[in-house]
Amino acid sequence: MIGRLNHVAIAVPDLQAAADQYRTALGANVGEPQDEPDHGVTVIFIELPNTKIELLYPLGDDSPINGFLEKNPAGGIHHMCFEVDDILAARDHLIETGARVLGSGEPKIGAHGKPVLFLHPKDFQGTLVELEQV
Ligand SMILES: C[C@@H](C(=O)O)C(=O)SCCNC(=O)CCNC(=O)[C@H](O)C(C)(C)COP(=O)(O)OP(=O)(O)OC[C@H]1O[C@@H](n2cnc3c(N)ncnc32)[C@H](O)[C@@H]1OP(=O)(O)O
Ligand SMILES: [Co+2]
Repeated sequence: MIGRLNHVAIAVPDLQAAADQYRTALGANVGEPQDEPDHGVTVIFIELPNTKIELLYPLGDDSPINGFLEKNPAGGIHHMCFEVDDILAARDHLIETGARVLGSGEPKIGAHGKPVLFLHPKDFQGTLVELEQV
């Protein structure tokens, strides 16, 4: 069911410092900051030949990444995003397997303008999983 790895997201305490390090130390193709108010984050995408890195920084007081950054003040890998062809079919299948879909259960529009959903990290070996319909 899952296809390509769309992105690996890293929550960071200093967005500009992280972007600068990927640009200068790693020589990566780093995008511009993008506010995502519906998701409570500001993101910067880094384009790699085979996937993307999504740098995440909290936006607003009730950002879903606040707790993660409190526990991991230096930052850390926050989620992986897998592509799916049909997000509603994927969601319904996952619910049947016992996985918990986060939030309302209805897809939101993600940073690429496509529907996304998140699955509880405790149901996936301690890893928060995002699904994006492509
Ligand atoms: C823009 C968009 C896009 O790409 O298009 C995005 O990515 S938006 C990216 C930001 N949006 C999201 O993450 C939306 C989905 N996320 C959420 O709903 C939340 O962040 C939760 C995953 C439910 C966690 O919320 P919160 O930290 O408040 O809950 P909590 O402290 O009760 O955490 C419950 C347990 O899960 C663990 N936990 C929390 N976040 C985790 C993570 N990212 N990876 C692995 N484990 C994690 C905690 O340590 C805790 O474990 P212990 O109990 O063992 O201590
Ligand atoms: Co993401």
